[in-house]
Amino acid sequence: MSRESGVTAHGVRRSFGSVEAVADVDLVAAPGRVTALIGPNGSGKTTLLLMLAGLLTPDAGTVSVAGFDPVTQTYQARSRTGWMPDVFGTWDSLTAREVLTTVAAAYRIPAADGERRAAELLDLVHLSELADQPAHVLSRGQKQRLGLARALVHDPEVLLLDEPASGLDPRSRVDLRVLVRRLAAAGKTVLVSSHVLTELDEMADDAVFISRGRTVASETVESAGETRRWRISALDQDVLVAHLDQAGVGYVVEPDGGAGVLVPLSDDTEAAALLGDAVRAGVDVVSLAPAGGVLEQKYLALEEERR
Ligand SMILES: Nc1ncnc2c1ncn2[C@@H]1O[C@H](COP(=O)(O)OP(=O)(O)OP(=O)(O)O)[C@@H](O)[C@H]1O
Repeated sequence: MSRESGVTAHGVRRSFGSVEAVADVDLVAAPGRVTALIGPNGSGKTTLLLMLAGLLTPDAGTVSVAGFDPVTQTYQARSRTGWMPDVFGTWDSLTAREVLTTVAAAYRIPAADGERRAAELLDLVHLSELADQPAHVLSRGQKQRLGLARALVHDPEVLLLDEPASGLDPRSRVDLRVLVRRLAAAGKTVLVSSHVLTELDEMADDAVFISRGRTVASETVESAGETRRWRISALDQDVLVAHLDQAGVGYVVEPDGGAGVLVPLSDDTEAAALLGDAVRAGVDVVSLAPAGGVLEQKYLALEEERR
């Protein structure tokens, strides 16, 4: 029997008393791709991920993870899902290694294989030196890394990562990004929520934006970057603005004393042409660069639309 892989959610809702945490979410995360789940604080990301992980039951709608319904086919879905919560709670008395071997045993992995897997994963997340320390002594970032290792113990098809980069130092963030890309390249479905949008730019293939519990946009990161705003600054902003006016280029002078003028451009070629024209017209251009990442711009544009 062939089954649909990846993650899908249709018309999903979940309330807590009078709070409608997830009001209407549609989402598709495909195998071999990294999908970013983006939304402001309280928009329902964690609630949605908990439903996908089978830890919370939806009030309405349908969810499928690796082809199984996490509510009615809990075992099949959970055995194929790696869940990394935003805050990793550990069992105080267990060492980092024991956390992983205990989880391996819970997934019915034979003890010797569990030991081997634990050692591999501790190495992968650079915790080998702390393997035999009680997990509760680990720093926040080290706990996050152990949480990631825990999510990978049973080599799941689907990874649900809730704010995986929070608390990580710059090196660990780079390692996380490389690892996530590697997992996708190996065919896994990765759904990742994060507030660090510049990081998701480099990590994600697709993005789903949610706001107040509803899906407000879904697109590939590539298409989100089709019209990006670039920031151009010059020694004399008045001269720059006069040139843009004369050249018929649309622009926005950055509010709040920002350093430049924002211009929508579709690609590097357009940017090079704009720069060349400005310089030839005698404008002393100081810099021209994309103003923030693709996802950050899309996010801010959606926020502006909602106002
Ligand atoms: N167990 C709960 N009981 C009551 N309300 C809850 C519960 N869990 C979440 N909520 C509420 O549901 C809404 C969505 O919360 P959720 O944690 O899913 O948002 P989020 O997008 O993950 O936020 P953040 O980015 O801050 O982590 C919030 O208003 C929150 O207060």
